[in-house]
Amino acid sequence: MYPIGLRLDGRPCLVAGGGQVAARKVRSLLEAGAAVTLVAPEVVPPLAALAAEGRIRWLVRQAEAEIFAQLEARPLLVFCATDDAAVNEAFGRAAGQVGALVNDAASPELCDFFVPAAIREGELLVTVSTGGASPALSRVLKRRIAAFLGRGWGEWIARLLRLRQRAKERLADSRTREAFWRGALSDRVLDLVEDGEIDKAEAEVKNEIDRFGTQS
Ligand SMILES: C[C@@]1(CC(=O)O)c2cc3[nH]c(cc4nc(cc5[nH]c(cc(n2)[C@H]1CCC(=O)O)[C@@](C)(CC(=O)O)[C@@H]5CCC(=O)O)C(CC(=O)O)=C4CCC(=O)O)c(CCC(=O)O)c3CC(=O)O
Ligand SMILES: NC(=O)C1=CN([C@@H]2O[C@H](COP(=O)(O)OP(=O)(O)OC[C@H]3O[C@@H](n4cnc5c(N)ncnc54)[C@H](O)[C@@H]3O)[C@@H](O)[C@H]2O)C=CC1
Repeated sequence: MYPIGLRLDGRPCLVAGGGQVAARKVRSLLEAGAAVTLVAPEVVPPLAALAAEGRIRWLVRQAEAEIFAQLEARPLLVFCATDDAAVNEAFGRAAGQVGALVNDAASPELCDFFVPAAIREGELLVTVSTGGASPALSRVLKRRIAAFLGRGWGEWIARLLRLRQRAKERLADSRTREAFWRGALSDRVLDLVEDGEIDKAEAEVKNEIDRFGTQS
């Protein structure tokens, strides 16, 4: 497995099937800003509501290979989440032929990619995957990791984005900055973040940047 962070804003993605599994995939695609088309003769109420609100496009029909010739934009990701393994397989094959990456909800061996369990807070994204071996374990490990991490990291990341700008302005080159950041995110600073003392943590790093800047 090769981990990447995909930007999906406005990118066309297609989901076949209208049950709970399709609904979970649709929800996470919308969170990532994808332009979602759903193909299913019938869907669960949350999906019908999303279609009624215009947040997804719902094609009320069976998932068939012909669809790919009729779409105005080629989908980047295709999720085959019907409860019919043969339909998923045929639809996934057709999706692959038009160059989409395929996820088959019921057949890990037919997937180009798996969806991991994800923890998000602001720009923080922590994911857990088991190579398809045990999605249930991915789910419970995600909960344990989330409890261990606690909250506040999203806000800290937003501060770090600004602090990195300051470091770029004041520290001469990339090697100096690398050395700086390896030391700057010390246990002391991370403990402050964990204790909710985010302003103190920020001040500490800011001072360190200025001190490091005058030395280098
Ligand atoms: C390969 C993969 C393909 C893909 O869907 O991307 C896949 C495949 C299958 N899932 C199945 C079952 C379940 N899936 C879940 C839950 C999740 N499944 C997700 C991902 C993945 N599932 C990919 C691999 C991820 C990895 O590498 O670990 C998560 C992480 C992400 C998401 O879907 O958003 C999400 C948790 C999200 C969260 O909570 O954060 C639960 C738990 C529950 O619902 O309580 C169960 C029941 C318990 C169990 O079986 O473990 C079955 C058997 C169906 C059957 O028995 O008929 C198959 C097919 C098979 O294995 O044959
Ligand atoms: N990857 C995952 O995370 C998980 C995968 N699964 C697998 O995913 C499959 C789907 O699970 P659920 O959503 O719970 O099923 P479900 O039975 O609730 O929904 C199936 C949906 O597929 C639609 N459908 C059936 N034939 C179709 C066709 N030819 N074209 C388009 N849509 C069609 C139905 O209208 C229905 O909306 C299960 O069969 C199971 O094997 C199950 C749990 C988790």
